[in-house]
Amino acid sequence: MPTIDPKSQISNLKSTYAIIVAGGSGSRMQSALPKQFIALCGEPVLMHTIKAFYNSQSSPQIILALNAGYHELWAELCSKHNFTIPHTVIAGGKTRFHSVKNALGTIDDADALIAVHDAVRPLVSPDTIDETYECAAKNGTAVVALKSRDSVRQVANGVSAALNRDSIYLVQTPQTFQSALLKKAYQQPYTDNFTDDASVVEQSGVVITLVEGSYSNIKITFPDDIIVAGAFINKKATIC
Ligand SMILES: Nc1ccn([C@@H]2O[C@H](COP(=O)(O)OP(=O)(O)OP(=O)(O)O)[C@@H](O)[C@H]2O)c(=O)n1
Ligand SMILES: C[C@](O)(CO)[C@H](O)COP(=O)(O)O
Repeated sequence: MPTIDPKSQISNLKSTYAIIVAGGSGSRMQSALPKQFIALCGEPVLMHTIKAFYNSQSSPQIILALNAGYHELWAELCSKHNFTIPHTVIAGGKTRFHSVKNALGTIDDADALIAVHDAVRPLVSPDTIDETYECAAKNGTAVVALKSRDSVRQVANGVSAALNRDSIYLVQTPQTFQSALLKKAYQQPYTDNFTDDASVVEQSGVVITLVEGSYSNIKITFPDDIIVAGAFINKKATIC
């Protein structure tokens, strides 16, 4: 009896791509090198991220948006760490939006599924990645988001008011879309409100579907995030 390929059926029908955005400077991290290159348990953050996509069942073609000034460093790091996962390196842009737009310009397939993921979310699970491709195949959109664990308050004019935390989701990546609708959305002129792909796609009139995220899929933004990410990798948490 032939074994069924555990690769999701969607990937048999549609090509899958992953745009890994790594064009940022990491100003809030204040490290010597942009945070995507910082060593996390012995390997640059970016390598953990690419490995997660490589290990997913969807096995997407990986496009890495990286500022031109860092292409050589990246090649050196790949050689030093014997990192051979296939990927295409393209130029990042002046904002995250422009980095994604540059990467989209290299994808011709109008019927593919495209995940956009922050290079600095190295702990994304391959299962979550697969779930977004499956969801986007059905709905056109799939954005990973985590329900707030804390109570939430909104402050306006110096006055705070409680919000219903069950209605608050913290947005993560991957954010995965049917390619034609993502490409169309990225033809809009840039505005500062475009903090992620969901905001760009939503502005083009498309409803966003959420996929449950996880606390461990943190974004490395500030120095203490590296400590948290390291603890997740080493599973060092202790309950006294
Ligand atoms: N011009 C840019 C800016 C950001 N990014 C990427 O978008 C992701 C999320 O952005 P953020 O965490 O804000 O990264 P930085 O812009 O590098 O950080 P900071 O805002 O602290 O400068 C990161 O993987 C970052 O490399 C990008 O590809 N191109
Ligand atoms: C895309 C994103 O990671 C979703 O949480 C986030 O919006 C990008 O990070 P930034 O810190 O706002 O640039």
